Amino acid sequence: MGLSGARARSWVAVTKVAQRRHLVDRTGESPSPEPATRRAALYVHWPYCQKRCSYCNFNKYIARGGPEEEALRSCLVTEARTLLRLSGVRRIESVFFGGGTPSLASPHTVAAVLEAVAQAAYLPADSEVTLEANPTSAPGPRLAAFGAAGVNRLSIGLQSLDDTELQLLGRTHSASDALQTLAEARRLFPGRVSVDLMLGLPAQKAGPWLRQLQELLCHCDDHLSLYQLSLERGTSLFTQAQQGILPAPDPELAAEMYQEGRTVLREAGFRQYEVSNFARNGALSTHNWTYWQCGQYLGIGPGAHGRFVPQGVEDHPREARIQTLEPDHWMKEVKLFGHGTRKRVPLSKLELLEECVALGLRTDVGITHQHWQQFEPQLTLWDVFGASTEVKDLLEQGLLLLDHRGLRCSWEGLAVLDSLLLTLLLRLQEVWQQRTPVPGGWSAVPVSQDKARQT
Ligand SMILES: C[S@@+](CC[C@H](N)C(=O)[O-])C[C@H]1O[C@@H](n2cnc3c(N)ncnc32)[C@H](O)[C@@H]1O
Ligand code: SF4
Repeated sequence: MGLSGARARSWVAVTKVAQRRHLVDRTGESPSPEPATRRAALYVHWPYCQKRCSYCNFNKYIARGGPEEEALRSCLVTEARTLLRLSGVRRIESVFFGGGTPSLASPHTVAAVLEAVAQAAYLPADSEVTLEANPTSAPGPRLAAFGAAGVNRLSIGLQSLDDTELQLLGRTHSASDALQTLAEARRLFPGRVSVDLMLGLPAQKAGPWLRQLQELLCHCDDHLSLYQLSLERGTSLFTQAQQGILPAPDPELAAEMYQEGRTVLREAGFRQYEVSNFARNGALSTHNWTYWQCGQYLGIGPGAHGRFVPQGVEDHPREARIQTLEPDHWMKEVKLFGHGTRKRVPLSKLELLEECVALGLRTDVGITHQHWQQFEPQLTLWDVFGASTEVKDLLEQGLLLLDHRGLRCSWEGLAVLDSLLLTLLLRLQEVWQQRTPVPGGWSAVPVSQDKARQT
């Protein structure tokens, strides 16, 4: 099928942008390894969806008549430049377009953001660039256009292979659309496709769900995320469960399904490298790995979060940055100030260590001694956790491991991480308070001051 004039032009433009990005990468300069504060991952939030799913409370909007994409694109580009400047980050290791439904965005938008990044920082040609994609009935051309724009990994929100469940979830696609999208994605992005499958839906039974998982394994080879439904206040599913229209999900059944699911995946050769994430053939998501290893990341777009050390301030702590939620307000702020940061929160040392524990233990590697030392050079993992009776109990039960490699969950422990974290975080706080009598607290920098200083 021929492309119309406008579409043909846009296709060529997108491809050129992607080529320019690679040219930037091929300047021949072999980038010197940057210090950790000058490296980061980049998250880009696309805030729009076609329709609200019944379970979702993410920061997403339905734009009547479609979003103002040109303005949004220009704001994303501006904010990327500003945050790269404010952070002093010189190397972007990975980019993740999440949402909302970023597969509804134009590939131009993706290409424009990547080009802005590649102009302001070093973006290696092989860096992971992921796009979250919702299944559609004719996925091929759009997915190919995203590939031409610089995307090299897809995360597909498949959710279920049962049409009745998909309707309950308020999805706009069928199981057959999902499989078709998956097939196209694998053809276009071999070895770099992930699928999201939900579990623990109202009235869902373990047997049929496991059969869905088995069927999915015939169609996906690399990466899979299992998400247990969390019933979120304010969603239609929450209201229906509250009013008794739908049975509330049974947490014990969901835990059983998760346990059986991870066993099936293990037998199929998948490594459970994180609580919800499974990869074969080394196809881990390097972007998400950065989050779990407490690496730096910049977040652009409405409601995006970031974590980085601002540049130019001696011994400044890492900050949590939160961008303004609502797209129109965010755009106004970006136009005025160059960024739409609503809140900057300096992280105390204790808060940073708490994140390091809570996120690091989500992975199968856990927290290595070397990793811990980067954040806390004085107290070792043994000092903090080795002497605690409560932690020793968890070690003896075989839920946790503390050895020459570091601290991590066992296979059994990973499934009950939340219950272990309470003990570990209390222990960390106890040791910290003994060491520093004034506990660190969150202190937000007022936004007006933030904007005025353009930081
Ligand atoms: C926010 S969505 C964005 C991706 C894309 N818009 C989609 O729906 O496929 C990312 C993933 O989070 C998961 N998710 C969203 N809300 C959830 C909830 N309440 N409980 C469990 N998983 C959820 C879904 O599996 C979804 O694929
Ligand atoms: S699950 Fe995805 S498509 Fe559905 S409302 Fe949330 S972000 Fe949008």
